[in-house]
Amino acid sequence: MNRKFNEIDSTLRGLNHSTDAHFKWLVTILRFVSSRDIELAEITQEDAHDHCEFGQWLNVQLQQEREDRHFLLDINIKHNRVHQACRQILNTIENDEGRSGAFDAFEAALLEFTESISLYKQHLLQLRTSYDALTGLPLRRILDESFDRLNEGADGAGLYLLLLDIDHFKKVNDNYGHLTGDAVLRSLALNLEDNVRRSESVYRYGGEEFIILLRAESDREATAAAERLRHIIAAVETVSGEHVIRITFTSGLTRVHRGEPLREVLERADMALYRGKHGGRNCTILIGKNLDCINVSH
Ligand SMILES: Nc1nc2c(ncn2[C@@H]2O[C@H](COP(=O)(O)OP(=O)(O)OP(=O)(O)O)[C@@H](O)[C@H]2O)c(=O)[nH]1
Repeated sequence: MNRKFNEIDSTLRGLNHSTDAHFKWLVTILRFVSSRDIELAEITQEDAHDHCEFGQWLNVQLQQEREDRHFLLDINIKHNRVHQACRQILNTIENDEGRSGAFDAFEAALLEFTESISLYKQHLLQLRTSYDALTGLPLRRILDESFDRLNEGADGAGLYLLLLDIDHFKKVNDNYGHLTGDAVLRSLALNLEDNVRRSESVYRYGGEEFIILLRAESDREATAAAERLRHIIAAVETVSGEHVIRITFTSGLTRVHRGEPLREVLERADMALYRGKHGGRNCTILIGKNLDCINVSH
């Protein structure tokens, strides 16, 4: 499965688990209040927020370099406040002072804390919808959003777009069933991701259409990469019951020119793909900016 997709799922699981742990922490406070003889770091210490299970999970997340760090930093502040407000209540109990202000502050801190968690969850769930549930690959929306950034500055040098479409995929569904078709799509996605560089990305563009943004210095290098992928996929066997299924794909490959809109690049790649399908399939067609097509398969 795609690394980013797995990361979103694992963060959501971790967030749910640690939020549950924070509800248990509230019960621990009551236990602590009813028998003060126990010493609990997650309640009494200055840095109590680092000792509770939620805080430990949060600290691990904050050590990673991640795009959603601002959500985590906000949660961290709110989480810290909950622990401070809790200590404040305990102090007022200990010193037998008026408590209503401390309880109000605790309630407000808890509400702000849960609000910050909800905002982060909302963000993660929204992000998750930009990934394909079947293959885990980023969907078209992510390509739309990231393409301009990828195609500018030093990063924009040597970018190629490969649009590939499985050959006669309808027959796979018709002959072996939709579930087997799904397994073939999953296996294709996995093999494509396993065989591109870390700086390259695979997207599920539509039903049986995928896009890869390749890094290459020349047409020659890009076609070699595209051909390598075509041969790797043609050799993959997906087993379904007593059947062994192999697929091929046809692809349109084109250089992305600096500052060029995605729509234009896609139109060109689609034109090349169309040529490949009509020329017999299982091939790679390279198309230039002047729309000249060359079949580069070997
Ligand atoms: N199992 C499965 N099938 C899908 C999915 N998305 C699209 N398809 C199928 O992909 C097939 C695409 O068929 P066509 O557009 O006729 O293309 P093709 O059979 O691959 O033929 P060519 O592209 O011309 O080589 C259809 O049968 C769709 O139902 C999916 O998520 N799962």
